[in-house]
Amino acid sequence: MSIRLQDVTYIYMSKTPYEKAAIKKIDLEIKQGEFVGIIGHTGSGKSTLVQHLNGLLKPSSGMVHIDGQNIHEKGETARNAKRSVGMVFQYPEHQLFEESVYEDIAFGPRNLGVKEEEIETRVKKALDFVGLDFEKFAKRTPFQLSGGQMRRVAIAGVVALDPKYLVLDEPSAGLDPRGRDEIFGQIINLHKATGITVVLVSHNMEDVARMANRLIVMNKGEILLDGKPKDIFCNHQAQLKEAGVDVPPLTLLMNQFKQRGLEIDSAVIDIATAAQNVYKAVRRG
Ligand SMILES: Nc1ncnc2c1ncn2[C@@H]1O[C@H](COP(=O)(O)OP(=O)(O)OP(=O)(O)O)[C@@H](O)[C@H]1O
Repeated sequence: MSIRLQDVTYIYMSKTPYEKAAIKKIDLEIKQGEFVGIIGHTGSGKSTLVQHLNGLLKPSSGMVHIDGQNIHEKGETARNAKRSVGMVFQYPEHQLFEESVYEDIAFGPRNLGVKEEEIETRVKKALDFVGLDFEKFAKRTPFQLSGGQMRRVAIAGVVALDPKYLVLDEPSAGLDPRGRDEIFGQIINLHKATGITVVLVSHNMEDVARMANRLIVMNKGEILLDGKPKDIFCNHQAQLKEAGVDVPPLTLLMNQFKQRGLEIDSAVIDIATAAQNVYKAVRRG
């Protein structure tokens, strides 16, 4: 079970003087249960890439399969395959429109023909997953919630569709540190509790380090690096720099790995700590 992109190229405004190949010859397989972080400089093709995962964009060339099904074929099977991918866009709260939190989350499943009694169960479960109390929030208007809460309601709307794969494009954009922590905490919980596949686009290396099992670094429409975060951070600093990715201090990343119980070479920590101390000493003059 996987989402598979084969030789996918996407060109915006094709055959015009403004045409732009946003992603080029991408080969990628995202397996069920993975937590994949996608990182890269502005304009490197991250959003374009993820919009291929649920068929929102059709490749200019190449193919996309979800669980073995070519999603650009006609028919119900291809439609169902696309529906198995839930997509949370940047600033998803802009798409809230119903009068109550309940109605907003119920909108998607209702549209899919899910029965009313199951809808209530799904709304409850989805609110629970994003850490909002059903009794307290279901009847409230979404527009008077805090920015972080609105975003959680928007994510709950996608979770209520019961997707197998969850794709989030910059889910923490514009939130304060507390809102960011809340969102990421809930995504981690959701992944742990259900084993749902998560694909998360982020500018922020720290966010990715704290969550992903696999990291994809995009550069100029191509996959520059694809591997375990620890390996990429420790062994590919020059390429990360080349891709314009801001890399936080190694010690901080190491702490993130440690908190997640990942194995780390103690030698690497020693070197990183020593480097950090020298840096601090130089700054102190
Ligand atoms: N609708 C569009 N029309 C024309 N060009 C576009 C369009 N959307 C994106 N592009 C171009 O395609 C390239 C890749 O853009 P994309 O949004 O996928 O990158 P990104 O890595 O997600 O950037 P960001 O981090 O800023 O969201 C960029 O050069 C961008 O200018």
